[in-house]
Amino acid sequence: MASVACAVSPVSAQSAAATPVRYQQASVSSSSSTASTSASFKVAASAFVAQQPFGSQFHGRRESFGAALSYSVVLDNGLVESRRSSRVAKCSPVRALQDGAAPLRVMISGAPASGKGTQCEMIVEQYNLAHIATGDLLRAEVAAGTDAGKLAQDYMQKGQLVPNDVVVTMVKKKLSEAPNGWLLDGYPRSLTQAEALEALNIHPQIFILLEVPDEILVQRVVGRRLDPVTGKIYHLMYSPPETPEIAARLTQREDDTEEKVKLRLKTHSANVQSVIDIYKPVMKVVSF
Ligand SMILES: Nc1ncnc2c1ncn2[C@@H]1O[C@H](COP(=O)(O)OP(=O)(O)O)[C@@H](O)[C@H]1O
Repeated sequence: MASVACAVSPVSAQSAAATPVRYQQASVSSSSSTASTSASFKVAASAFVAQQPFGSQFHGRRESFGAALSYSVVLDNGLVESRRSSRVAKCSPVRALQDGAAPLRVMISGAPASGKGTQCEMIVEQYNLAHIATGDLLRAEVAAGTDAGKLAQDYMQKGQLVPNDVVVTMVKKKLSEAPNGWLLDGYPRSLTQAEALEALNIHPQIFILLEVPDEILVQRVVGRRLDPVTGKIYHLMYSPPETPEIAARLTQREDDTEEKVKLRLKTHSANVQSVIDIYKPVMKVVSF
C-alpha cells in the first residue's frame, strides 16, 4: 500500500527573528511503494505548479485546478511517471504549508507572460487566498486616474518599476486586508521592496519563481489579447478567439508590444537576483 508523508518546516516570524538566517528550507516529500516498484519521489512546488496546465490559455484548453489533479513522480530509475490522484492535494507544498499553520502566505514571481496569472488563478481558487497582483492594482489606479495612477503610468509605459513608495503603500494596505492568507503576485521586484516587507515581519512560507526562455516570452506577449467582456486571455496564434465577434472586441495591453516587453524583461532580469537572494531558502523554481 502506498504511503504519503508530507513534512514542511515553515519558519514563524518569531523563530525567524531569533536566528540569523531568516528562512529555513521548506521541504515537502512523499514516498510511495507498490508491489512492482519502489518509488521514492519528491513533490516540490515546481511539480505542484508545473503539472498544472501552464500556458493553457495559449492552447485553447483551460482545466479546473481542483478537479484534475495530476502530478509527476520521479522514480528511482530516473523515469518520470505521470499520476492522477486526489492524494497530491494532501502532499502539495502549498497544502502542507497550510495544514495547522496560520494563514497561508505565498509569493510568485516571473518575467512577463511567464504564466503567473494562470497559476495564480488556480492557486487562489484552490486555497481561497487573497490575490494581490501589483500590476493589476497599478492598472486600476491608472484607469481611475488617481494621483498614484498618474505617477505610475509613465513608468509602466516604459517597462520600468514604479517608485517604491507607491507600490509599497498599496501592497501593505492590501496585505492588512487579507486575514485568511494571500498570494502576492509581482511583488517584491527589488531588494528594497523585499526589505520593506521584512521590516514589517511579513514573510512568505513559499516563493514560487517561474522561469521561461525570453524568446518564448516575447512570442507570448506580442500575441496576447484580452477579452474585456469575459476577462479571458487569448493568443492570436496559439489560442485564437472562438468567434469573429470575440475577435472584434479583443484588446491588447498597452505594454504588450515587442519593444516594451523587451524593456520589461530587462527590468525583470536586472532585479530578480536580489529578490532570489532573500527568499532562496523558501524558493521553488519552476523552469519550462
Ligand atoms: N512590484 C512592483 N514594483 C514596481 N512596479 C511594478 C510592480 N508590479 C508591477 N509594476 C509595474 O506594472 C507593470 C505591469 O506589471 P505586471 O502586470 O505584473 O506585468 P509584467 O508581467 O509585465 O511585469 C510593470 O511593468 C511595472 O511597471
